[in-house]
Amino acid sequence: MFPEAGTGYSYEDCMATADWLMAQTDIRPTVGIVCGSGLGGLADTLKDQVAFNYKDIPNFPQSTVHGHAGRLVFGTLKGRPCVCMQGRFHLYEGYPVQKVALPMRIFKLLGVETVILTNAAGALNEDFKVGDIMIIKDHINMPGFAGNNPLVGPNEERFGVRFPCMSDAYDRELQQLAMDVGQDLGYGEFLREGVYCVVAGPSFETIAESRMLHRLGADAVGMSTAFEVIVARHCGMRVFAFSLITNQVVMDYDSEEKANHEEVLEAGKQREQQVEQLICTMVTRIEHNNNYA
Ligand SMILES: O=P(O)(O)O[C@@H]1C[C@H](O)[C@@H](CO)O1
Ligand code: HPA
Repeated sequence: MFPEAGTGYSYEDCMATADWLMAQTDIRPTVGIVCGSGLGGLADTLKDQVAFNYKDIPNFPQSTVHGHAGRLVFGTLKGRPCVCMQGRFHLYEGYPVQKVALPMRIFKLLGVETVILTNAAGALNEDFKVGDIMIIKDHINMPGFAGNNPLVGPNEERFGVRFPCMSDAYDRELQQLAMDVGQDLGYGEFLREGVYCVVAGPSFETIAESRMLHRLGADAVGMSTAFEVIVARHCGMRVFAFSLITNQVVMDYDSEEKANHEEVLEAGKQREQQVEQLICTMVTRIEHNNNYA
């Protein structure tokens, strides 16, 4: 049912990728950023860039989705060394879930301590609007209930324990920092918090599915992030994530609305600057309050 469900990458495979990257650049990132659909512009704002196409990185998957450039960009944000994925991997591209989340282990081996993930998502919460930024406080891994968890398979103790806790997956201090930064930047009107539900995609949800996810407690639905979060937490990195609400999920049989990827990318474009500013300022403050790092 799932592509090569048991396929993982060994510690040595991950080390080989990290070593290859570290041999090409002197930048040693402490912050790792993953750009969601249509949100890759942040990578272009990094200074002192050293960038790699995914196709040139040993063991790395390729981006196949419009709006995901497929570049790993090293550089600095306000002087802080960062690495930024300009494009991520999704289950629906046909990758096994371990491969979808593999870059988190590479981040870890590069020295990353804090991971910031972004995504595009549809709003299930009727109070949310297109353009809202939802700080993720928790997730529901729908494919996980059917066994699609990136930690399935032999556990690699050098990364983490067999049964990692996920009740603290999303760092509360970083959520508060995002709220504070958002208020300071004047983003209070479109800053929300909520629960993100990942589905496998690529089809968008039916009305019945959307209603079910909403009743289960999800505020937004998307096709990524949770797998990366599980792997990042397993290997001890701190996680902050947010969704850009790019569409209102259709939950009414009378609605004429139809979800589509173009509106997702367009909504990303509209909020690009604020998203970049939020992350950039957060990164600066993480640096200032070393207790965050
Ligand atoms: O990579 P993200 O989660 O931002 O991408 C979302 C989910 C699908 O890949 C796509 C749907 O438009 O955007
Ligand atoms: O409505 C959606 N559903 C699933 N994934 C998404 N990514 C952006 N919008 C959506």
